[in-house]
Amino acid sequence: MIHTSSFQGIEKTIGMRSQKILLVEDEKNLRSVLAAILEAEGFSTTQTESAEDALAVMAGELPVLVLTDQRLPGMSGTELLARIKERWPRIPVLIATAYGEIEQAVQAIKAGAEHYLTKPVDEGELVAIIRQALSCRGHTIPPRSQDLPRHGIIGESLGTLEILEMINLVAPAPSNVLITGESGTGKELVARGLHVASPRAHAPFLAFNCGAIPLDLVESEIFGHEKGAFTGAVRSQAGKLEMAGSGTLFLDEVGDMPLAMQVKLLRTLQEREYTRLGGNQPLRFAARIIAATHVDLAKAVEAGSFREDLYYRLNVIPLHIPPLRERREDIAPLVRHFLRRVCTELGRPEVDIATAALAAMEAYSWPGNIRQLENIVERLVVLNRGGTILAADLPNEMRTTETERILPFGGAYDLHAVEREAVLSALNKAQSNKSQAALLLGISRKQLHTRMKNLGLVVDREDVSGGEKL
Ligand SMILES: Nc1ncnc2c1ncn2[C@@H]1O[C@H](COP(=O)(O)OP(=O)(O)OP(=O)(O)O)[C@@H](O)[C@H]1O
Repeated sequence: MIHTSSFQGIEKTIGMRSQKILLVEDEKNLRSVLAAILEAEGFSTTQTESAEDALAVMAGELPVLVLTDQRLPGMSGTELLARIKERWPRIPVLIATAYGEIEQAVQAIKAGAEHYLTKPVDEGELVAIIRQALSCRGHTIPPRSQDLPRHGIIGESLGTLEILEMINLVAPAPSNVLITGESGTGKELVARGLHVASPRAHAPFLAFNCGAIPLDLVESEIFGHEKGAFTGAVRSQAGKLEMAGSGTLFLDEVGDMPLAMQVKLLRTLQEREYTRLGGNQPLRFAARIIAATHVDLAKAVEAGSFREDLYYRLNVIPLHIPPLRERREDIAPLVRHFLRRVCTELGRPEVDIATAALAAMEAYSWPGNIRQLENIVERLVVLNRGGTILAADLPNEMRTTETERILPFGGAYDLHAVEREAVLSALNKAQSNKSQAALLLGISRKQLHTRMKNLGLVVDREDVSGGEKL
């Protein structure tokens, strides 16, 4: 069976659909996942379940690249490779083999495959290999999502690029948006991006945090109040809904809004009309409502603490921001961005970061997400003296073995390899002088020795207090 597909949203954004990749994979789910990844990158795909179908497709229309599974129901991936290379030697072929089938991968490379991928296929790796294979052959690569306006949103992960694409797609519409994500993931930043990219950009963006505020105050802040509405209301005051005009009202922590206020907000959204606290004059409003929450609103609905009807009113367009630990590729660019920003703000010369320190940050779980990362980078810069942040400068929790345990991506991110590389590079720079290498890594000489032993870099017994050279 032959399937073709395209990702409508992305297509609209990127407006380019010329580079066709042929996917040969008999597992339906995996095929869809691979297709989605490639389409998010701006390619289009033709998918077949067997090598025989793939050859039939190629007889009609040639793809720019073929990605095939090794194990297929009839003809194998390597056989398909041979047939393709016979007839179309210039078309790059990538073969995906199961973990542990390295022998077959080697054979495939010998038979002319551009590259092999081991399953489970790592997204970043897949995209990088494909882009590389195509650019080597002089193909124009589809523009990447980074070309979209960034609105101050740093990051290269698929999760971040998808958010940028969503902002681009959703901004022009008047629809309500519900942004979900853990605390510190950038919900407000995304809301501001939606505002700036919208035709409302010339009007105000007003943010209001609904968390832990008593009913009267929430009501007065959002709807405004008339003079004498409550003790201390000495004059009439417009609310945020009015002040936002034709701009955007961002309701943060909407899950914490008191139930009585939820009823009023629902009515307001339905009727596009409200009254100030203590007033009876109906007022219309034009602002777009973007709400955000770190709690699972669907669960709050089940638990009875959030109104279901309001949930659906707000959640016209859901936009979920994944936690930082699920988009680790963003950590390095974010660290570098905040390093530059903090140094500029403090008027200090640029501060660098050692590979081992960055690796530890990339492996850490970041429960406080980007806000936590931002604060830590600031602290590291303020306390830094040598011009380079070393692993030893990091907070303890980032240097524990805990970070190794939580490593994601089924081994796609290999801390062991990163650490080994960092240790070897330091030893190289220090010309095998362990005291100096330890200094470069920001750890003690004894710690270096232990690490080297764990990494299999030391075979013989060694006196850690003695001889300097390896
Ligand atoms: N992708 C990003 N690139 C650059 N800065 C970011 C990014 N995401 C978040 N930030 C920064 O991290 C900090 C926290 O972001 P923000 O306040 O938008 O998070 P939030 O999800 O709204 O947090 P909360 O749920 O606690 O209100 C801000 O200083 C913001 O500018």
